[in-house]
Amino acid sequence: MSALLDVHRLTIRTGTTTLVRDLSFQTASGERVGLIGESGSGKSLTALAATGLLPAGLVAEGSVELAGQQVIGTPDNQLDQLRGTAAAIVFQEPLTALDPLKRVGRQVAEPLSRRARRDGRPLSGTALDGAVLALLDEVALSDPTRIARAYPHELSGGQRQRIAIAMALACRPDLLIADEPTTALDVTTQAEILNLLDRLVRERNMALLFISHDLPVVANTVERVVVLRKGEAVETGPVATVFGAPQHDYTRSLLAAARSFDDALEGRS
Ligand SMILES: Nc1ncnc2c1ncn2[C@@H]1O[C@H](COP(=O)(O)OP(=O)(O)OP(=O)(O)O)[C@@H](O)[C@H]1O
Repeated sequence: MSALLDVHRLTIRTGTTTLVRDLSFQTASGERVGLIGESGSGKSLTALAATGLLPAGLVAEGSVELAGQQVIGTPDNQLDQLRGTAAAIVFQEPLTALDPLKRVGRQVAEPLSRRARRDGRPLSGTALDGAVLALLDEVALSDPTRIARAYPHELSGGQRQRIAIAMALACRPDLLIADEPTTALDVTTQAEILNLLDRLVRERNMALLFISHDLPVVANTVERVVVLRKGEAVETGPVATVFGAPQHDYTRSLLAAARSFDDALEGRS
């Protein structure tokens, strides 16, 4: 079976600087893959390249196939359709995805109605309103009617991230890319959002590309992991193998740092 996301020898440059080098990995349908590595190792750029969203000034080479379609070099208007159906991204900061001037219900309605049109079953009026409320309920927002009428600034960070997740789900993507989706949230809300993502990915049998520097969370969330260092993959494999018997010094150092942080939290060091 062909991969849903097939990254082959991806290199990302700006001018003469190489930011990601010769990176290859695949995500099969329904598979959960983690991208880990220290800050600046190229995780976010890889996620953006996977959906053709690299900022101007950055150039991608190699191959990125999403649902069998080449992303690199494909014009934006052709990628729009693919982004709405094959893959959706949840970013670290939910405000990135939200328009401050629109009620959040309307913002969730847009991808819902786009996807419904594409599926040949257009949604409008009360049916669309009902679908918005059902989706807000699915991301465990209590009082969906009130939330739908709110503007982003009237919501908490956790509620905003739930809205961003609802907007991603509205596309009914085969692949959900979550780029450090909880970093901007407090610890309790982080755990709630992670549980929500985990539940939704499993219930909807979506593939997940999960970017995080929180190794215990990665271990609980994904099946396979790619370890990035300075834009290069140093190790990849099942999470139990990579975390249980790391082959590369860099992976060992990431795991040791995570362990000593845990020990410090538990007052054991
Ligand atoms: N638009 C850009 N122009 C030039 N360099 C960039 C640009 N965006 C990112 N970079 C550089 O590319 C490298 C990889 O960045 P990236 O955001 O992918 O790292 P990351 O692993 O996601 O880090 P973090 O965990 O801090 O989010 C960094 O050195 C960063 O400074």
